[in-house]
Amino acid sequence: MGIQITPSILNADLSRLADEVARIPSADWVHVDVMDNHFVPNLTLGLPVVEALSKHASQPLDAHLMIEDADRWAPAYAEAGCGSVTFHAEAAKAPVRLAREIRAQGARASMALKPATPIEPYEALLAELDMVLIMTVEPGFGGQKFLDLCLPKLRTARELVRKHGLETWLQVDGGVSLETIERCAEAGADVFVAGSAVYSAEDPDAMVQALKATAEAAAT
Ligand SMILES: O=C(CO)[C@H](O)[C@H](O)COP(=O)(O)O
Repeated sequence: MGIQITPSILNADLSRLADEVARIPSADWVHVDVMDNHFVPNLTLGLPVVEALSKHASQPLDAHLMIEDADRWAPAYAEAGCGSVTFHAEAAKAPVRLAREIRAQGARASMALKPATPIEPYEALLAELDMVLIMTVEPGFGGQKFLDLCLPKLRTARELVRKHGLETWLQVDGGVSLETIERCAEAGADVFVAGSAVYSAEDPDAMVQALKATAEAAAT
């Protein structure tokens, strides 16, 4: 599939979501951060908004669920029209069942790891997943500083995917910008979430294209 950019709308104008998404036609996905004020100390948007947005976005939605009760709610996001649904390893009680339920609804199943959560205990689970999201900030807020300490985990994840002959995508999220994306691509990421870098740019779509070109050059 190659390099993909999935701008996070967390830093967009939330009162004009459909218009904000229309400003990034070069994006491969639209990343939607769902936060419940329990799993993370922030509250954003939920199922009804995601359902409404999926009817207006020309790209598929990439839902990142930063919620406690992932087992109950994640399949509903797939049913609501998201093309990819990410639950957190730290929140899911039955991740294999959950990944299968998401896939059964026709969406890609993905699992996220907070910066302190290792990848190794999940090696056997990789075959059940279409993507692993390696968080490069503590989840909860946009605009944070990129954590370089997460890069060794990304390299390990890439090695495990290769070792098992899988096609699992590796996503990074948090502090991804023109300054940091190269390091992520070199470490093995192929799907890049960028929030403030895209929506604080004068031309968000030009920024999406620049991020993609920079990652592609670093990955080759
Ligand atoms: O999941 C997130 C925060 O928990 C956001 O997707 C992420 O932080 C994107 O924003 P930025 O690129 O500004 O860091």
